[in-house]
Amino acid sequence: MIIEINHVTKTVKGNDLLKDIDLRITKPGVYGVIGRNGSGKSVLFKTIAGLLRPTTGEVKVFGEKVGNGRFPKHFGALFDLPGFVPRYTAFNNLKLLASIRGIISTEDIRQVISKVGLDPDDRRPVKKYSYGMRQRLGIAQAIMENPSLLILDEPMNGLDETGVEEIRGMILEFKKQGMTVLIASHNSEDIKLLCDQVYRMDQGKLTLHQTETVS
Ligand SMILES: Nc1ncnc2c1ncn2[C@@H]1O[C@H](COP(=O)(O)OP(=O)(O)OP(=O)(O)O)[C@@H](O)[C@H]1O
Repeated sequence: MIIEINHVTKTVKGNDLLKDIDLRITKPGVYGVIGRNGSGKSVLFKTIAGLLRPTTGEVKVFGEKVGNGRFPKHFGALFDLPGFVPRYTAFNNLKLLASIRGIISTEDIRQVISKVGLDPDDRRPVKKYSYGMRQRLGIAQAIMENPSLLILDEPMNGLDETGVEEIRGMILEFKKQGMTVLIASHNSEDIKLLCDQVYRMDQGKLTLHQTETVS
């Protein structure tokens, strides 16, 4: 079992952000979540990532309960615009983050920076980067440890056409490698092209949107 969500609710100050969510993802593939602004997609993703604790219910990733300070294993994520140390280079930012787990080499970091179309030898601090460049670096951060589960919350935000094409290509590549990708997107083209299965979030309720066979 990759993701198991049992009766999860999240209530903050009387607002029901997640309403009795049940979800089982058993096969690798790309899973999309669509829904209007404020419908709860990010809250759901952050709950799966162990960043928000459910009010009731439980979330398991790869069979282990997350939340309460426990984060999923073999996992990478991109949320909003990631916070980097503004005065550090892209390389030094990733090196700092990679030092937490200590499982990848400096060469791996260089490679992942190139993979997202940035230059590992760029001496400029990240504060000089454009929005799209930071988004690319955010994707590099999410994938650098070769996770089995990748959560991408609006990964195409701020990217130019080439960037969107490149990231789409990468997601399809991850899928081929057997990775599971959860993606929230307002772009119906991304959803159509990338996803094996699509869910809809509507005012905190999650339903299956359309079913296709996971290839
Ligand atoms: N940490 C939090 N504490 C309290 N309320 C929150 C928190 N995070 C989000 N919310 C609220 O939860 C609701 C759902 O927000 P969420 O960010 O999950 O929407 P979304 O579906 O991701 O929207 P968008 O498409 O705009 O990204 C919103 O009303 C938001 O204000």
